[in-house]
Amino acid sequence: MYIVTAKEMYEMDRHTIQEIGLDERLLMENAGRAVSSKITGIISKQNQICIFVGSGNNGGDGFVIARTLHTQNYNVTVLQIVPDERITGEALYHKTLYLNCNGSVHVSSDATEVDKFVTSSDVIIDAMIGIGVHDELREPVYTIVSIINQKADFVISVDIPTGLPADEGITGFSAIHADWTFVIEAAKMSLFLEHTAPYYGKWEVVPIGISINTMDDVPKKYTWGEHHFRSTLPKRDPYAHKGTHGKGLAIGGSVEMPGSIAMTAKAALRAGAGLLTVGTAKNVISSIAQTCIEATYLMVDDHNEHGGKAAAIPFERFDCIVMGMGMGRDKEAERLVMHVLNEANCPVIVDADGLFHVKADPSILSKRSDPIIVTPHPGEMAMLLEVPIAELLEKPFHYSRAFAAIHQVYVVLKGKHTIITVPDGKQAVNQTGNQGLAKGGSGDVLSGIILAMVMQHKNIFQALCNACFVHGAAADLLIRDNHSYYDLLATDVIEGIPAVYRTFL
Ligand SMILES: NC(=O)C1=CN([C@@H]2O[C@H](COP(=O)(O)OP(=O)(O)OC[C@H]3O[C@@H](n4cnc5c(N)ncnc54)[C@H](O)[C@@H]3O)[C@@H](O)[C@H]2O)[C@@H](O)CC1
Ligand SMILES: [K+]
Repeated sequence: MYIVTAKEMYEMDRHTIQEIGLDERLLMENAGRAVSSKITGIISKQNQICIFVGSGNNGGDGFVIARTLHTQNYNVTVLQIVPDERITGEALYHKTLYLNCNGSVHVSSDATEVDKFVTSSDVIIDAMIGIGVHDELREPVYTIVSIINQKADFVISVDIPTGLPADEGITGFSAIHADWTFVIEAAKMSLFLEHTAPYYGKWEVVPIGISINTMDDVPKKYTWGEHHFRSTLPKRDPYAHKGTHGKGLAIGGSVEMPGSIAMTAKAALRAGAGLLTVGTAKNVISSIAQTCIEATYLMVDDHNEHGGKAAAIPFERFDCIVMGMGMGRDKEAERLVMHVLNEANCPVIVDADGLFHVKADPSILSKRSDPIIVTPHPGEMAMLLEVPIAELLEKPFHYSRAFAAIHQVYVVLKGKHTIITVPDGKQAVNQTGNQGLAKGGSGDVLSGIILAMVMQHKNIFQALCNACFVHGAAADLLIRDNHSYYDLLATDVIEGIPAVYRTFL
């Protein structure tokens, strides 16, 4: 499923109408019909339905929905919130069809009238404004939206809740709080932003016959879900040996935080890493070796107990390195991070405290010729970019793309909607996961899964997307079957990985 800005959506519409030759009124018919068939799945013929219709093409969709429901004997009426002369073009064509079917249209934007329609309806269908919204809502729409938000029982928005921007980086709007939104053809960017996503309520994207694959410039953002995972996860070769699935090194852990690196190691092994070495401090090795007996261990303290240098890391033995989890923020850890980034000739994943150390000299990232993957949560990403977290969260696609381009790195920006970005700007949003993952250790587990995936895939983008998919899907299955959002632990997620493979493959 593509993720688009309003501009990209208009270009997709234009392409379909002008280049493919699909008549615009037919496209509107498709949109209204597709949304109607979803709406009839969630309402009943006993419901009193009022469709609020505005002056643009979103209103045109509203008239198609009105006609479709009316001809199927639903109790439907239209409240047109703009004067008749503002209904023009294809919207007028569809209004006429609806009237020809004896459909009823009331024209009013008066608050008392609106209030009456809202309180006497079981279902409000919001087709006032779609992706054509500019700036904050003007009157009378502002008041109409407030009345609906305060008094409506159940609101279904068409394409996007009225007033909500499709794009990132826009604040200070007021919008319909929908219970359901049927999104036309492609997911709008605001579906994946913390400050806008809740307005959609539940949502589903409905295809309407737009031809994307024939476009020269297809959108570079899309969602990553089950069918991507199934179709891209490399098969395990029956003749494989342990080396086939990668020799990984996980560097991290400290006396205060020995658990992080243990969780990373276990998650990497559960996710399919062939061989795993944990690089950590000497006294961490003794505390975690019993809990992760499948791993081998390498001492990477800067100094050993006699004050001499610890053994150098044999980089040539590893196919991929993940570092940072629980390693601490002292100078020794910083030296280790810089050493790995300078010397390792394999992909390196930098997480947690590793990102803190990278901040000391981010130019080190673009100096490397082997791939780098950074896996920040919003706080870490904001720290790396030196922007306030709120600003980052308003424009996570933009900031991820900017960081990936400047430093030529892969970025996994973790969150409810984890965004995976490739240096060339391609982006995917992972669709699995839930609030049970908002716990200490979740990131350590994800790092381990990423390590395992990067070693198994030839394509790093697919590896990162699949790692996020597995991590989120493990949590989803655990919540579905035997855990809750409250009790789920990071170690449960590790033990949930087998269910993901067994369910989806
Ligand atoms: N060919 C197409 O372009 C298609 C468009 N479709 C629908 O058309 C929508 C886009 O249509 P339009 O481009 O006509 O735009 P919209 O219908 O989304 O909105 C335009 C109207 O909103 C009003 N408006 C904008 N900002 C406002 C504000 N701040 N306060 C008050 N009023 C404001 C404008 O005056 C204008 O009348 C999509 O969301 C989708 O629902 C679908 O029918 C599929 C085909
Ligand atoms: K709408």
